[in-house]
Formats: sequence, C-alpha cells, structure tokens
Amino acid sequence: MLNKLLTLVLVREPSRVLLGLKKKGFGEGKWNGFGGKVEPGETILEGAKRELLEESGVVSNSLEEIGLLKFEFVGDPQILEVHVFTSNTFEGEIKESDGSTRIFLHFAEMRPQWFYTDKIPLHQMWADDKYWFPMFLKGSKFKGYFLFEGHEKIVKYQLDEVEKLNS
Ligand SMILES: Nc1nc2c([nH]c(=O)n2[C@H]2C[C@H](O)[C@@H](COP(=O)(O)OP(=O)(O)OP(=O)(O)O)O2)c(=O)[nH]1
Repeated sequence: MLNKLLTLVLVREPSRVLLGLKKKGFGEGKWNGFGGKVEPGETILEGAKRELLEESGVVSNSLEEIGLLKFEFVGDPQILEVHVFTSNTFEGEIKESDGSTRIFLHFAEMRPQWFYTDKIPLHQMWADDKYWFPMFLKGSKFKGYFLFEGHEKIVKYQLDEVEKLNS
C-alpha cells in the first residue's frame, strides 16, 4: 500500500510559532501547524502552500522542507507520511480570532494563534511533537517514525536529526 502523503507547515518568527486549533476531524482539539492531504495532480510543496492558505489565510513563497515523519497506527496498514515545512515570511493577513472575524472563524477548521517558543502547548498537541518540536525550534532537520496505539499513546519510535532530507 502506498503511503498517504500529508503536509504540515510551521510559520515562525524568531520568538513565536503560528499554530491552529483543529476544530474537527483527525486531530480534533489539538494545536498543530497547518496542512492536510496532498491532492492528486499537485506536488507536496503545492499541497503545503494550498493548505496553509486555506487554513490560516496567508501565502508563503519561502516554504522550506525540514522534516519527514512517518506514522503507523496499530491495526491499520496505512502509513501516514507527513512532510514538514517551515516559513519565516508570509503575505496576507492571518485569520486570527478577533471580534471582526469571529463569525467566520466559527465555521473554519483551524483557529490560528501565535505561541511564544517557550510556551508551545505540547500537552494539547500530538504526542510525538514533544520529541521533534525542539529540533524544529533550534533549526535542525529531522526524520522520524512513530507507532501509535490509538491517538494518544506512542508504543515505539525512532527520531534522528539529519543534515539533509533526501526523501
Ligand atoms: N504535529 C503533528 N501533525 C500531525 C501528526 N499526524 C498528522 O497527520 N499530522 C498532521 C498532518 C496534517 O497537517 C494533518 C492531518 O491532515 P487532515 O487529515 O486534517 O487533512 P485534510 O485537512 O486534508 O483532511 P480533511 O479533514 O479535510 O479530510 O495533521 C502528528 O503526529 N503530529
């Protein structure tokens, strides 16, 4: 079976990272970067750019691929392959939750918010994030594999900092 291709985009400033609260679907209730499935006919980079725009309202022309994470769930043969990107520039306005956008945000899939790098809400994120987020924050590239039992428990994992992502 082919891996299912997904993207994840982490927009950052020197001391802050933009995350969104996933309001429905896979990963509901968790803070995460922006991303989703790569659609037929688009490249992984195009998929990352599209999902970033759809979920946060901003365009980035400087996405850099920094991580490759593979996930397996006990009892499910499908491997998820998440391509992680970062960007330190963007154009457009973030759909943040202020009064004027409250009605729109009620229907949106993600609610974007900036987090200081020393206040990342890891307890409300996917369990693997606490392992690789520090690598991302210090500017390293990484490759990992995580075996989950359910959506909260990691039963096995491997994670390496790498010089290059030759995926
Ligand atoms: N930080 C983090 N992100 C993850 C993990 N696993 C995982 O799929 N993701 C990301 C990759 C994608 O950005 C997102 C899952 O994509 P999705 O299923 O919501 O895709 P989508 O928006 O196209 O789907 P849909 O709900 O519209 O059908 O979650 C994980 O363990 N940690």
